[in-house]
Amino acid sequence: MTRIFAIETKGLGIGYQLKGGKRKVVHDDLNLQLVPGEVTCLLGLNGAGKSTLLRTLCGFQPPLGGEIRLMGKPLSDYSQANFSLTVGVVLTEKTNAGGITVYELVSLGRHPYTGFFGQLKKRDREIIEQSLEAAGIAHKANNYVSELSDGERQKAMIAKALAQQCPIILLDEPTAFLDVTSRIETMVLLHRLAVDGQKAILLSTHDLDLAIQMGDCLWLQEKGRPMACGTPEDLIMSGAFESFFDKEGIVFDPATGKLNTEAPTSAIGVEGDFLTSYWVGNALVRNGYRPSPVKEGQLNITCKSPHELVAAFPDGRREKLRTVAELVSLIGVLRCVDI
Ligand SMILES: Nc1ncnc2c1ncn2[C@@H]1O[C@H](COP(=O)(O)OP(=O)(O)OP(=O)(O)O)[C@@H](O)[C@H]1O
Repeated sequence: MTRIFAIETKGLGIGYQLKGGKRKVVHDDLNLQLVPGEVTCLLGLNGAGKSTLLRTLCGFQPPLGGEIRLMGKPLSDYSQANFSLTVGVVLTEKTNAGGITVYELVSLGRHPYTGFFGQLKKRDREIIEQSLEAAGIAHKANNYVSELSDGERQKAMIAKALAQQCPIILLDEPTAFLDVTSRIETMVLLHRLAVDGQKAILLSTHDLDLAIQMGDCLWLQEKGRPMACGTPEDLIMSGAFESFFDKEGIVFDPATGKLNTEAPTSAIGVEGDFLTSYWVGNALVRNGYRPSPVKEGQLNITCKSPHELVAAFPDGRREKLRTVAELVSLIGVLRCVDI
């Protein structure tokens, strides 16, 4: 049986038709599959083509070639009305909707059902209220959009897309401009909506940590290379991230999921209490060392608790440390010595 994807592209070319008949190809031969029930994060450096891809998938700009299917049907077969019933689009730009209330903004999501001048029926009002509730913005329903913070406005826009009741939601950088709490809240919300509503959610982001943590699937977009697609873990372990950041002189460390300017070469063994080991590893990476399994012939740190670390040197000496700060100064002292 052929599986129906929320979005499927075959040999898709994206880019721009320039004056004089020339074309600017941003990406070629994209064979992508967006799956219901998952949050897919589209990652790429500036200019990689994330917005171009999202705009092409929304039909806002024509593909240069290839095929786009939404729910198994070619995008070109969709009328504007049918498209609005299938895809909710949330763009980053501040909306022009400052002069209307959050309730009115979210009610715009019902227009594909009621028509622009259509009356909201009881069922529409119920759906608007449920959408406001699900997006965590019901308490601001009567506020003007201009009175909202960036995070609240983002939630209101998500509520509007929810009121549209589409199986697919596309978002352009939904976590841009948000503080760390709102970024996590937004991603948790999108993840819940994907799982509970079996929606296919695709969002572009520069937030590597959050994408690795919360994305069910990542699309790594890079000029001149096929898109690398998969779970964050499979992509990290297959080395896809290392080549992704390679050119920029930035190193991705698969052991920590973090970026750095140079790859740590010397290893220090870490074992013991999970939480302490994690943060000891964090301090080691920051100071240019690679946390590794303990082994003979290198400095090893046993983490008994956050206040009880034991440094075991290759020559058999042992030193007790009470804080990570003490460990960091020990490393500083030993930096010139071969540990
Ligand atoms: N209207 C246009 N005409 C021609 N080229 C364009 C046009 N808009 C964007 N581009 C080019 O297409 C490429 C991809 O741009 P795009 O905005 O899709 O990248 P992006 O990954 O979204 O970048 P960012 O992370 O900076 O938002 C860039 O080289 C850009 O200069």
